[in-house]
Amino acid sequence: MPWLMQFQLPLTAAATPSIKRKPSLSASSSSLKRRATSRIIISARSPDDYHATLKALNSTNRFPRKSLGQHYMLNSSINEQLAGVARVKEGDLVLEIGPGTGSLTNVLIEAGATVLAIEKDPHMASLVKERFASTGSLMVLEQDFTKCHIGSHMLSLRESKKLFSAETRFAKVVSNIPFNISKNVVQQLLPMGDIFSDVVLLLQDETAMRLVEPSMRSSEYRHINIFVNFYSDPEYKFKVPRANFFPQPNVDAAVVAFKLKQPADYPSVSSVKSFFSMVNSAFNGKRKMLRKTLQHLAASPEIKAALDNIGLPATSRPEELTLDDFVKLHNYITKV
Ligand SMILES: C[S@@+](CC[C@H](N)C(=O)[O-])C[C@H]1O[C@@H](n2cnc3c(N)ncnc32)[C@H](O)[C@@H]1O
Repeated sequence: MPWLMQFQLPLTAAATPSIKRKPSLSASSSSLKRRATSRIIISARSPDDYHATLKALNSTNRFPRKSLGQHYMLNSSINEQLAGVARVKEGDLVLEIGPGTGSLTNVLIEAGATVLAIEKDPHMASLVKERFASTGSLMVLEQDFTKCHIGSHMLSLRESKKLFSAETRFAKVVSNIPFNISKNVVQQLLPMGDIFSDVVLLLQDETAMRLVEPSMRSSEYRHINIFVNFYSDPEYKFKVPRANFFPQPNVDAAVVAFKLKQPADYPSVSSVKSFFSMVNSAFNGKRKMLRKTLQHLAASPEIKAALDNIGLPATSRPEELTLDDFVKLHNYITKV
């Protein structure tokens, strides 16, 4: 039995023209069959993405690849909310990582944006290129985002589209990314406040919570939290249940908006490189006291004096320090 035929549609979708006539792929393994029996819940407002996505997937004749994190969005109202969170408007330049079948791309282009899409899967890259060929609003790079020089691509696109007004000077990122490259995406994009103003991502819910709202003094509080808050103001927007994706992942997702700081607004440190090197060393010995882990930077009494200066006990461990505390600690130690 073709695998798409095995979906059970909820009432809202069942009323729309059935996809049962369209499927052309066939299941080849029991694991595919098991995944295909997932139940899809979509909102009544989203028949278009549901059908467009499944039809597009059928046309590529390929089953979504787990290694590429291919969990496609079936709910157009979530795509609209993603664009809405980034306030995408006419004239914007938007980077989309992993356009897939183009359901989010469609919303971005409809909102009036020019989109640069980076897609690793050559089949999906051709599909999305073809889908929007007539609009002139989409440029697709068939590349692995983790290996591409996104800054230079954005600058040359901004140059060619002559987007220099105060309104369009900063580009935006709006993407439903594969969960397995989340860390790389965050690490590459957040320090690019000279290019992007907003980075709005659909992430695994657990990752979203860890990045935005980790509890201090917990194992969730890490080096990456200092990094995220150094370069941006992050906000957890809303949870997206797993049933909105095809194939359904084993986890829920969430939308996070990172408002990027411009370089002039980064916390004042003498050297960003040495600051993060210190933060790294501190969290490498997470359970150890800072006066031990930072000994390669300053002698123990100096670290104790620095901690005292910022009102912290000599026994402090990294999970007890805020971004501001780390900035003060770094500046004190490097000044000595
Ligand atoms: C979670 S799917 C999202 C697809 C589409 N945006 C949607 O919302 O339905 C992730 C997409 O990213 C692509 N992808 C996976 N790894 C990638 C990488 N390293 N660089 C660029 N694209 C990648 C996949 O092929 C897939 O199209």
